Amino acid sequence: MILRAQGVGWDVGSRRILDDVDLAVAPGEVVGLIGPNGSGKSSLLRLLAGLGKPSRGSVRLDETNIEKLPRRRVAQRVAFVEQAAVTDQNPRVVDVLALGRTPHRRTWAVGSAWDRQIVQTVARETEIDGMLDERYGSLSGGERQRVQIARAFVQEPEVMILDEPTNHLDIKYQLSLLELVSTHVRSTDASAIIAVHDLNLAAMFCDRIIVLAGGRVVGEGTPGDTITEKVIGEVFDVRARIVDDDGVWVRVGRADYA
Ligand SMILES: Nc1ncnc2c1ncn2[C@@H]1O[C@H](COP(=O)(O)OP(=O)(O)OP(=O)(O)O)[C@@H](O)[C@H]1O
Repeated sequence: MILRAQGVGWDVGSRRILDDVDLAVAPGEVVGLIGPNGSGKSSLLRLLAGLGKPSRGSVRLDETNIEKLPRRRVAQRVAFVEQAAVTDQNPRVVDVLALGRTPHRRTWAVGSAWDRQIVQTVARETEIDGMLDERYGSLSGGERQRVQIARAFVQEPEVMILDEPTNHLDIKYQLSLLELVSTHVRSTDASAIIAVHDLNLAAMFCDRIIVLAGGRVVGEGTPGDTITEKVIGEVFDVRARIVDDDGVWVRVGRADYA
């Protein structure tokens, strides 16, 4: 296992946001994190990325507590794509991608030939090579998400942590973005942990699902084991029908609220 949460709890004041969370991701694995609004997915992903300290338990990169590692060392191994990153700068797309190399560079060093090459390679892989000179602010939401994913690939991480990367994307962009991530993860033997709201997408692209509710892990396993009518009823308070058509498909009708 590369990245592991052990008994992680996180409080804000007297409020318990996360409680006793155990999870781990292995090389080549895509793990989906599902759960209702406010269940703690983003909070957990931030702690896994080392961007905050758990109140209890620890996050470990290999066997080392992530709190003990310099930020730069963590960033060499873990890439984090937050929900719709906003910036008041308006960089060119190529400069956003180049940011992915920052953790690998010595302070003030200019980009190496490898840095420039990987930007070009990833731009082709993610099909954004035609927009490298455009301004980030001029792109559509879907194109920006693709650029952020490309920036994470450029980082050459062992673990990618993605917080609802398909938010606001149309169905074609959702599918192509998750296809891109899962293909990249498998081909580089990295791993990904992805918060996803769409249960069908989670079932299609994730090897393993972790279900979060009220800040606790309430289910873990294959999509078939975790995305069940029972779990959807209990966790999301919605009556759904699972159609097993070469995989898990969730059908929810308007009249089907529990
Ligand atoms: N910095 C913070 N200070 C206070 N409360 C916080 C903070 N961060 C998160 N919370 C609270 O923790 C709970 C979990 O939030 P979080 O964003 O982790 O949930 P989520 O599962 O990602 O939700 P969503 O699906 O809506 O994005 C929420 O009630 C939120 O208000």
